[in-house]
Amino acid sequence: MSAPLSPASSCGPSESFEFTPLQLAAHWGNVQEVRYLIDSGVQLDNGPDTALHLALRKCHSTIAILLLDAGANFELKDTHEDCPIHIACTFGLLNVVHTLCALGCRLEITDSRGLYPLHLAAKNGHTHVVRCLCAAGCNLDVHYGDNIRADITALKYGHNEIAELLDKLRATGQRDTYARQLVPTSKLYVRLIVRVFGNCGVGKTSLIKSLGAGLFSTLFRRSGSLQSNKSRPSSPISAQIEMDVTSRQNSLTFESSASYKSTKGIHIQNLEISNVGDVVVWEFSGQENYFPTYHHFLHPSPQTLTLVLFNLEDSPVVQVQQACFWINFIMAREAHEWSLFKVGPIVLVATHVDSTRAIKNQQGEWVSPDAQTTLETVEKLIPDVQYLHPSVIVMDSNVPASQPFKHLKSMLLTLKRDNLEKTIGMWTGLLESTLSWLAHLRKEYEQFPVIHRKAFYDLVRTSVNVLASDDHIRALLHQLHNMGEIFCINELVVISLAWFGLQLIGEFLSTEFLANVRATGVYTPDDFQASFNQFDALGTLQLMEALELCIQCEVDGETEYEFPIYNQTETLPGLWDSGDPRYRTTGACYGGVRLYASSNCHHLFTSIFPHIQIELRRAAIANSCNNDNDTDLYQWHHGSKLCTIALETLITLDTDERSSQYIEIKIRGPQQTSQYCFYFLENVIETVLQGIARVCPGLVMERHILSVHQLRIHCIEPYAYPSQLLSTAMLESESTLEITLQNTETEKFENVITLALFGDVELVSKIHWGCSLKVQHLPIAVKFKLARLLDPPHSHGRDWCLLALRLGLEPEKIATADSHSHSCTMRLLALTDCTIGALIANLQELGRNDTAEVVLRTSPLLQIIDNATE
Ligand SMILES: Nc1nc2c(ncn2[C@@H]2O[C@H](COP(=O)(O)OP(=O)(O)OP(=O)(O)O)[C@@H](O)[C@H]2O)c(=O)[nH]1
Repeated sequence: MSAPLSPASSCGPSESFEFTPLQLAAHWGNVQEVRYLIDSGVQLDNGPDTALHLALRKCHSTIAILLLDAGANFELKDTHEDCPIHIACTFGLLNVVHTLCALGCRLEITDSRGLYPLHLAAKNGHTHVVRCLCAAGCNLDVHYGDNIRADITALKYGHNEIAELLDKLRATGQRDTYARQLVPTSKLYVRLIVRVFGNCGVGKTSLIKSLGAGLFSTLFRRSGSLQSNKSRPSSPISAQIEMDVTSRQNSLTFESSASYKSTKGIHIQNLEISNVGDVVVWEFSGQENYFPTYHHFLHPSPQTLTLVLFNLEDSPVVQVQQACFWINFIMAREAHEWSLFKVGPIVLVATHVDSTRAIKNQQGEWVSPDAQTTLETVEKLIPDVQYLHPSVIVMDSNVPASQPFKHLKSMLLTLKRDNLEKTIGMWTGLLESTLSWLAHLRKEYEQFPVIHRKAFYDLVRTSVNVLASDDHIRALLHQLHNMGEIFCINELVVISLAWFGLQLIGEFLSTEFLANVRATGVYTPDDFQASFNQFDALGTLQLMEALELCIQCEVDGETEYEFPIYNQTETLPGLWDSGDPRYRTTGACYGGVRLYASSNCHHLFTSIFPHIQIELRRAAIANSCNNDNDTDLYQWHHGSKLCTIALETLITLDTDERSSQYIEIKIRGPQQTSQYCFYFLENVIETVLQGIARVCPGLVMERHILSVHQLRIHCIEPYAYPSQLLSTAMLESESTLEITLQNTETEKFENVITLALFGDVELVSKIHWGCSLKVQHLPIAVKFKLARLLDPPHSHGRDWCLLALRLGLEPEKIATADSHSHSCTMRLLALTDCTIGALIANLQELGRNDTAEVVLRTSPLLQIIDNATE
């Protein structure tokens, strides 16, 4: 089939041709049609201007690559005597040139004017294309006219960078070496990662020293163990510990002892472990000051072994609290990715063992009933923790050659074997040369080992491989980052992790440093430089901003950096003045919520709250940019107040009588501001949740509602109606409007419209209640938690599959949800049409109250109807 319509005028051939539908689709850039025509098996090379030439003339790279993949002839000349490579080089179509080179296209071929592809790329200033041609092995000495080489063409057209590149390749004679460096090799190489967590003094540093100790040093390491020897604590049974950990005063402390030198920040070391090979060990300090930075470094990977240490000298309750804290800490920061990736195990390690706390079996392993009980209690308290190793390693961290260390090494070896195959094609000469060059670079940048990404690209090209493309360097950075050689954060590349973890994070968040910072936590760059003149202030501030420890603000035309983490200002008196006449009238609006982390996650908010304050400041800046200048934000230690002309919102971090931390958000407005208050409060809650999600995307949140009656009378600690109480009432009630809940402190009843909608019935038409929403509206962290609970096969079949049947999913859909590489529950939740209410009911009927409870506690209370999408 052919069509008379001609794209010839735009291509410039003298005659007009009849074009095939493929040529027309290629010319007009219609990707779908080109794909369809290729799949229908049409002729690809009708010419003389083939579909490939026509697509290239219009710079439709995607279509050109589709045609090349389908087998289009790439050596044909068009009516201009140009081959596809000439057109691609003229227009700088890197992906196409790359594909053509990979297909073995001839590069020593001239166009009608005698120009080679290299000349065309040089003339038009396409440096990346010149690199690609050189890497593909084109002849650098080809010339046209009066012996004009491509470097001369580049100079003539003012592209000095290209001329220099070509000169360098010719002068060094290294072109082939550079080109070879870019090709993946068959070398197998895994660098394992060991992450070590635990409270201060549990033995992290000692364990790492012992792990890396050679045979000789092993002889000298035993002495450290002989110092501590407390009496053996009594061993309560597992159920008793469980009750203690969940109900008693929480006794987690994160202080370090004065009796030894505590690790500051994050200590990152490369170890060469005999029989295992290269391992990067990340020791995360147990001091709380540093926790707000850890999420940047916690990404699950299959090459990672995570050790959570606890001390057998501590009481069983404290052991469980600490182990749970760290597992929750890690899971909150990375859990939602766990259902998608195969990750390395988490292993509990019980330290400070001796013969009063355990017995040695015949294989020389310590057997500690206390440690085992701790593990069992942790498994019960956090039932959705995946990849938790089924036994505890019991050790004296100071005794390197002992059985527990052999056990640890054999785990590392297994992890290495499991991952070796996946590394095929990862190792390149570029990576190898960069690794040795990095050592020099670190010396050169000793004072401040941080480089902008763009500058790093240039440095790699000048010092390692002039032919490396942007894609090569991007992949290289990714590899180096994963290997623990560098750390990429935003547009910055930190080239010394030791400096980053110990000197930057270790110093700037140390207790001593915090004792000397400004109480307001606000600095101009000059103030910062004056206060800490040993550091490069601007560079440090930039890095701190990338770590989200501070935020840049403009105040009266001056740049300032606000560090909520340094803010030590006490709560100001009169912040929530009960005598303020605007909020004393009977019609004044009050409302608020308490955000709790899901059960048993104590103490996580301390490290998150400064990030929430950064998020609030970001929102306030965005508001003022939108000319909404009437918003003011005041921040102090663990508190913020957001004010508009009429409304006041208080956001604070507090702890309840069960020692559970929560974030309280309360709002008040003068009479007749109910709708304004409602939308404003929803906005603030959203901002706070965003701040939490930045640090802890896996944290499952509960939203409890504050007693409006008690807020109105300025009760210091108003009662909060638990989220599951509201969800249950909504499921059981015929009409949401009639729901009333009883405040167990005052015994008074409050209506759900008063509690959630500031008593404004008009708002009912502007929202959907949570239980009537489709399950797709469940927060992502909740879906992943359900996935972790429902994916594993259940002894009575009460897993995702039975749920799918109950929800009425057809067998074909269930078959599509069944997968080994993805979470079946996640797929089910995407496929089903059911509401959150129906999901809860089905989970209950299935006998999975554990999961029904999760949804009851964490499902959204309401959602504002978006008129644009409804
Ligand atoms: N007896 C005995 N002593 C230990 C053991 N592990 C650590 N210690 C001692 O406890 C003290 C603290 O040990 P570290 O290894 O520094 O503890 P850490 O967890 O690194 O502590 P931070 O650096 O504060 O986070 C040192 O005096 C160690 O010698 C152990 O398994 N048995």
